[in-house]
Amino acid sequence: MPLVTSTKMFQDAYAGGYAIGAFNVNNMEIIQGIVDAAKEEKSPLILQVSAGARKYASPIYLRKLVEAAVEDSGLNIVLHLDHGEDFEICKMCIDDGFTSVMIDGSKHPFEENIALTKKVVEYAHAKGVVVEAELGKLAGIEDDVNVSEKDAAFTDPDQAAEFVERTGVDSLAIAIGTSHGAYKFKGEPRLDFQRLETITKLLPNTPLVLHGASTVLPEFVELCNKYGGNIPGAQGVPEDMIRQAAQLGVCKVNIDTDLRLAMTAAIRKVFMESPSEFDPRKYLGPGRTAIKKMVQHKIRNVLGSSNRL
Ligand SMILES: O=C(CO)COP(=O)(O)O
Ligand SMILES: O=C[C@H](O)COP(=O)(O)O
Ligand SMILES: [Zn+2]
Ligand SMILES: [Zn+2]
Repeated sequence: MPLVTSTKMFQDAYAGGYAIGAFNVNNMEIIQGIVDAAKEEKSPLILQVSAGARKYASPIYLRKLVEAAVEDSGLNIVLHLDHGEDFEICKMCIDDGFTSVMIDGSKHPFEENIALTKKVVEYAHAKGVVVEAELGKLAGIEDDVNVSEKDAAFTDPDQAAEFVERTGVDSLAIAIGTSHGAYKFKGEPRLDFQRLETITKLLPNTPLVLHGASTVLPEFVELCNKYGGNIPGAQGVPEDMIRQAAQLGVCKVNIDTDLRLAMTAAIRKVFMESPSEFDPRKYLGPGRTAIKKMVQHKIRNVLGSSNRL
C-alpha cells in the first residue's frame, strides 16, 4: 500500500459526516502508536509533520519511519506537512514524497495569502499533491474579546469562498475559536458554529480543517500532575464540539496536544513508580501504548472514522 492523497478520504468523510484524524508525529514510538490504533480501527489516517518535527527528528528519519509504517501496516496513509510557512518548505516536502502540504499564509494580508497559496497549489497539483491553506487567525479568543475583534480574527465566510475559488486549494483551515496547545479557553469553551455553518453553505463540498482540536482530557492532565507534572488550568475543545464540527463539513481534525499529554502521563508514571528503571524501552514502550489508546479513543468515539477503509 502506498502513501495516498486525502482527496477520496475527504469526499467519503464529508458525505458520511465523520472526520479524519491528522496526528502530529515526531519519533518512532509516536508513529507506531498512531498507526497501530488506525490499523485496529480500520480507519483512514493522516500523519502530519511540522517544521519543528523535521528539525527535531530530521526530515529523512521521519519520512523513512512513515514509509516503514505504510509497508508494515498495509494501510493507506497521507503524509502531510503541517503549517508550512513558505513556498520553499512546501516544495521541499512535495519533492520529498509528501502527498499533502499545508501552506499557512494566514499571517499575511488576504491578497498575499492568496498569491502564496496559489503558487503552492500550482506546484503541488502538477505533482499530484494536495494542498491545505488557512484563512483567519487561530489564536485563542478570550471571553472578554469584543465582537469586532472576534470578527477580525475568525474566518470571514465570504472571504473563504473567494479564497477557495481563486486559489483552487483542496481544503481550508478555518478559525472559529480553537487554538493550539493545552490552554484554549479561560472560561466556558465556545466555538462559533454559526460561522462554520455559513462557511459550509457558501463552500459546499469543500473539506474544512480544524486546527487546535485537542480536547485536553482532564484525566490526562490530572495524571501528568499526579506524577510530578505542573500543568494547571489546561482546557481544550470538548469532544461533543468535535463531533458537531464533523457534521458541518470539517473533514480533518488536527491533534497533537492530546498525544503529548497521554505520552507524558505514561512516562511520568514509570519514572515515579520505578525510579530504578533506566532502560528507555521501559518508559517509551508505555508512552507508545498510551498514544495508541488515545488515538483509538479519538477514532472510535470522537471522529467516527472506524471501519471506513
Ligand atoms: O492544530 C494542531 C496541529 O496543526 C494541533 O492542535 P492541538 O494543539 O489542539 O493538538
Ligand atoms: O500546530 C502545531 C503542532 O502542534 C506542532 O507543534 P510543533 O511546532 O511544536 O511541532
Ligand atoms: Zn495558522
Ligand atoms: Zn495547527
